[in-house]
Amino acid sequence: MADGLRLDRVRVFQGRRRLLEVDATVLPGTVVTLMGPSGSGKSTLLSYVMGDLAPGFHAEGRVTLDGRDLGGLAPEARRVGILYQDPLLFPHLDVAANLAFGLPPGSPRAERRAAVDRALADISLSGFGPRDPATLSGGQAARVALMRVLLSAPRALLLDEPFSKLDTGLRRQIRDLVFGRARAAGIPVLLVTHDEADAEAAGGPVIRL
Ligand SMILES: Nc1ncnc2c1ncn2[C@@H]1O[C@H](COP(=O)(O)OP(=O)(O)OP(=O)(O)O)[C@@H](O)[C@H]1O
Repeated sequence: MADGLRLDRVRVFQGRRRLLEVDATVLPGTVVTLMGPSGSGKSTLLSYVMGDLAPGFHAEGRVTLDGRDLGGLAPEARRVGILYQDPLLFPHLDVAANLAFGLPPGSPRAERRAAVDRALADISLSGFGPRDPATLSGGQAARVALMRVLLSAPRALLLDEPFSKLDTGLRRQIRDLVFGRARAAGIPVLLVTHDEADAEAAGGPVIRL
């Protein structure tokens, strides 16, 4: 049942202090944007959806993905992908291996290679496979990080201000790429941003905290 990502009265706490409460339905292939003041708990909410809350925080409320309660699932079983402001590529792996890391385990070698080559071509980085991630520009690294998460075939995607360090042209390009892919694949996307242009480009409902 593909009914998307649903946050049902989710409340996030730091110690005893409640940071936020959110109700949201993110339909497959659409983007819901979450905006709010700095420190209001948006990133912490995304950690809760990932199943990865830091010590000192807790949350209440139900999160379901395609009708399935994520509460009892380990983070890696949730099939939720996340992109952060910083691309966080593995420094000890080359670009191709970073991309291949996202692929489902056990797929044949030739298939993995082809998927990586296709992904590099899609982000105009053909030939960059053997490169050390440290030699990439910020925008190139952002594109690799985005493709890595898409190759992992997530059932939902969380975006934590992933465009905010990019210049305007690249920002638009990467934004269009991620929203376009999510729409085509029917992936629900929850976007955290401070940028009104991001919210507008997302084209979906905006929740203001
Ligand atoms: N590692 C941490 N240790 C202690 N407190 C933290 C930590 N990370 C965040 N906080 C606190 O938790 C609260 C929520 O932070 P969070 O990052 O979720 O907010 P946010 O809405 O995403 O903010 P921003 O828009 O600035 O990214 C804030 O009060 C913040 O100071």
